[in-house]
Amino acid sequence: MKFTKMQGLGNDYVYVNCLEETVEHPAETAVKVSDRHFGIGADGLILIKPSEKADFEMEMYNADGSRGEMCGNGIRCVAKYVYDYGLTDQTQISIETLGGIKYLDLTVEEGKVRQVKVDMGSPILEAEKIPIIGLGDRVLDAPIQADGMEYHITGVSMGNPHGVVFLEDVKNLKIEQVGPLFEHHGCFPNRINTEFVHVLDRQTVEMRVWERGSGETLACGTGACAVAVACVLNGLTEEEVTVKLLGGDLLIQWDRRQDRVYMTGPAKVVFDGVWPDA
Ligand SMILES: N[C@H](CCC[C@H](N)C(=O)O)C(=O)O
Repeated sequence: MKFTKMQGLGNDYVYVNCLEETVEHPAETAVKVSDRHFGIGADGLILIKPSEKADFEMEMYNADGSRGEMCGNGIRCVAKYVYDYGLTDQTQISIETLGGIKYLDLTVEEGKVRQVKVDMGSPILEAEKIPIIGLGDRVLDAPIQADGMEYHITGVSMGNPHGVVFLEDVKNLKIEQVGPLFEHHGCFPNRINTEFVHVLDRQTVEMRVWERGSGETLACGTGACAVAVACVLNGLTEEEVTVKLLGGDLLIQWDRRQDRVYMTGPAKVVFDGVWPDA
């Protein structure tokens, strides 16, 4: 199986061009290729497929083989792949996902995509659609117990589920202990991606993320969008926020009049390869 390893702010996936390749058992393949010792090493697997509704389709799997409805860093890399590898010559493209069709603007320099702006759509705030149970119809700074501690969480879906927790210190957070408690908490029927956020000022936040199905990653695009929405809803920032992640910065804008969230960031190719055990 031919693949391309790509990363968006260090959130790295194995990408397969399924216009040419066939992946029979993607969930199992995701687990195998994601292993950072016995496999290629990645946060998961992303299939690039033809679509009848959009220019392409993105099918995304976490490192544990679970399906993600949407992936922000991943969709930027899909855009880079389809342009740089000659599947399209358009700099405005649409990509079908389980979280709906997304529209992307590609910034090209010297024939390569350098930056991608994604219309991530409207945030979903109704608890039952995230889904979150037992914390009210909308989850806005709601108290939740985890590990005998009380946290406050704001629930946002960007097609995939997110819980945003504001803290004074995220650098010293023991995320490998706390993250799984949220991921597997009874309030989240489909599990959840949890973002731990420290607000620096009204235009800047820093965050770490414990991703559903992949653990701590260096960046999470949908998570950064959920964070910006949660910051605005809690009155903590303006509608345009620089989100500082371990792997770098994303610019997020929530245009509340249109109710659209825009994410702008990079996408990089690491290497091309062949996986023998597909
Ligand atoms: N773990 C996420 C999918 C990947 C999201 C993240 N890598 C991004 O860039 O949005 C989920 O299960 O919903």
